Amino acid sequence: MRLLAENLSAHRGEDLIFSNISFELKEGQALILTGRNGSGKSTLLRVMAGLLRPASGTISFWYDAARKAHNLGEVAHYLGHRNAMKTELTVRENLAFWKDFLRDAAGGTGYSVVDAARAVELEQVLHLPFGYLSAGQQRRMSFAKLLVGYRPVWIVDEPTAALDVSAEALLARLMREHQVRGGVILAATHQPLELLDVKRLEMKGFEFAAGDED
Ligand SMILES: Nc1ncnc2c1ncn2[C@@H]1O[C@H](COP(=O)(O)OP(=O)(O)OP(=O)(O)O)[C@@H](O)[C@H]1O
Repeated sequence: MRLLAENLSAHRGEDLIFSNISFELKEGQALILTGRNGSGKSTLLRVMAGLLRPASGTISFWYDAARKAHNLGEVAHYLGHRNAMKTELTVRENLAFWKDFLRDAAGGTGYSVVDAARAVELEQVLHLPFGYLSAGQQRRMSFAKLLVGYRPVWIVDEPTAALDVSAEALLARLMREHQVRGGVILAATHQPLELLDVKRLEMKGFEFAAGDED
C-alpha cells in the first residue's frame, strides 16, 4: 500500500492556502497535520478526500505494485467536523444506512452494525435517535461509521475535539488498530494524538504559501 501526494496546492476563494505540499505514506503509517487555526489543515484533508479540487498536484494510491485506485476518495473514509448522521434516525438506522451505502473497498471487511457500536462502547444506545446522544457520544458513534465499511485510508479532521479523556483514548486505540491492520491515517489535530509510525506536517497558512511562490 502506498499513498503519494505530489506538489499539491489549493485555493479557497481568491487565496492560495498552501503550495508545494508533498508526502508519502506506506501501509500502517499516519500523517498528523498541525498548524494554527486557518492554516489549511481542513483544506488539505478535503483535497485528499476528493471534496475539493487541488489547484495543482497529484494524489495517487496503490494497493500494491499491480493495482492503483482511480482516486483516493474511493478508498478513503472522510470524517469532517460534522458527524454525517441524521439526527432523527436511530443510531442503528444511521449505521445500517452507511453500511449499505459504503460497502467494503477491496482488502477488508466492515464490522456489523452491532459490532461497530460495541467497538465504540455504545451498543446500549443503538435504539435511540442519534440526536438524543451527547456530543461526545455522537462523535464516538461517527467513528463506528468508519468501521462498518472497510476503507484502507481514514481521513479525519479534529477526530477527538471536545471528547473526554477516556473517549479520546478509545478513538486513538481504534485508529491504532486500523494502522495495525495495515491502514493509513491522515489526521488534523490540535491535541496530542497517540498514533503509530507518525509523520508530521505543519501547515503554515496562506501568507507562507503566497511567499513560497515568488
Ligand atoms: N469556502 C471558503 N471560501 C474562502 N475561504 C475559505 C473557505 N473555506 C475556508 N477558507 C479559508 O481557508 C483558510 C484555511 O481554512 P481551513 O479550514 O483549511 O483551516 P484549518 O487549518 O483547518 O483551521 P482550524 O484549525 O480552525 O480548523 C482559512 O483562511 C479560511 O478562512
